[in-house]
Amino acid sequence: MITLTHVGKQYDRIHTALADVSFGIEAGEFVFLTGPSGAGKSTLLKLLFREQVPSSGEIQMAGHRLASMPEKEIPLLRRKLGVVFQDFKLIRSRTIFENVAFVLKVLGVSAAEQKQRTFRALKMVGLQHKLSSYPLQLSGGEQQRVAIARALVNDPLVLLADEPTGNLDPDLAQEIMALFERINGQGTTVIVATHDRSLIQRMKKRVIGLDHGRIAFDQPAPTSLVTV
Ligand SMILES: Nc1ncnc2c1ncn2[C@@H]1O[C@H](COP(=O)(O)OP(=O)(O)OP(=O)(O)O)[C@@H](O)[C@H]1O
Repeated sequence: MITLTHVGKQYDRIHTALADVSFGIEAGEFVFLTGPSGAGKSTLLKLLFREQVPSSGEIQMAGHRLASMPEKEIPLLRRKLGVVFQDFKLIRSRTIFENVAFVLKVLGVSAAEQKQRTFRALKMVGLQHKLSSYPLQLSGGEQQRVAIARALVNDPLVLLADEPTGNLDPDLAQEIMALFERINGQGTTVIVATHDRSLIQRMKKRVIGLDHGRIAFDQPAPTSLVTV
């Protein structure tokens, strides 16, 4: 589903964000990206949804070659992805319903289907009763859940999330992770960037560690021991 081959990202002459990063992610995997602040986690996610272009190497994502992909192909790529940003990126002047439905509107989905799918996505994150509220009337945790609903409304092949639990209390963080596991169980590939070691330990998934823009480790999901 996703292959990175000797990927490097240099923002300018001084800042090397990623260097010689190679790994693959199979369809249906659940992977954590971790590492200290500045390790390159956000940059890696930005490369995966083509907000940034690698300075070297190649990335294959859901049938697209991202390094050499023409700009006009970006919408086709993004249709297959759901992205949860660190800072939510909700539109303040639009209701929660409009924020989530917007993705479908852009894709030309009928009004009736927009309504049905938006309601379903908001129900998944427990916010169906906030349809008519505006983002600033919601708590940080609730805004985060709206951002997740927006990422899921299009049934993406791949869900990319940058610190999706950063603003949430531990119980809510656990709930969001349970939600991601459910989505993953339905076949969506999930990639989550996080600092949160205790969350990673609890989840028992594959973990890719970055340090100074390089892969420090790639630890497979622990397999459960079967005793006979
Ligand atoms: N737009 C940019 N221009 C120049 N340098 C940048 C830019 N974005 C990131 N960097 C640099 O690239 C490196 C990696 O940053 P990145 O945001 O990917 O790290 P991160 O692991 O996500 O950090 P954090 O956990 O703090 O969000 C850092 O040294 C950062 O200063």
